[in-house]
Amino acid sequence: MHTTITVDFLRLDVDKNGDLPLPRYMTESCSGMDICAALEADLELLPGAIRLVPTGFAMALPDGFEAQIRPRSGLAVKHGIGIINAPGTIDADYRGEVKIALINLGAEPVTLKRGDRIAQMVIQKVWQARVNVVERLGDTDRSAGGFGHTGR
Ligand SMILES: O=c1ccn([C@H]2C[C@H](O)[C@@H](COP(=O)(O)OP(=O)(O)OP(=O)(O)O)O2)c(=O)[nH]1
Ligand SMILES: [Mg+2]
Repeated sequence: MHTTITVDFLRLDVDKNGDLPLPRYMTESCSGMDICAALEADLELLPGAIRLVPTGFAMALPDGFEAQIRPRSGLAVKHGIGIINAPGTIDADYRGEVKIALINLGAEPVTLKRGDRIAQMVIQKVWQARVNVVERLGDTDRSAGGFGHTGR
């Protein structure tokens, strides 16, 4: 069973068409709220191009939470569309428009339209670390082994 928090959302594109859905869960138990592109005109993403795409909303997350902006797998597999900074981080104290940094990793141009669901947003609890400086760290079997040291 999922737990919920209430989050304030502000529509930023009301004086345009007012037709864009706010971020929403497409099925009852999914993790991410799908986010629509608040484009005024079609946007052609050439192969390799990066574009910051507006979403038409701002939000106020409660302190102690963050939102992660993650790619949609369908767009990635079918069209090569990724998010250059995935997962993007929306801080609890950010009040500006949420924007999505898309990249076309495919070989073909991709045209995005107003209202296309371009990303998904997952709300997460945040732990902040208190930095405790020490002279040595506790031993482990792994020690400093990493980057494939256990083999393929
Ligand atoms: O995909 C993203 C990532 C970030 N942001 C906004 C919300 C976030 O709170 C703010 C700062 O993001 P981040 O900390 O990742 O960027 P920065 O380069 O460290 O900027 P800053 O110095 O403003 O923290 O930008 C977005 O709208 N979309
Ligand atoms: Mg930052």
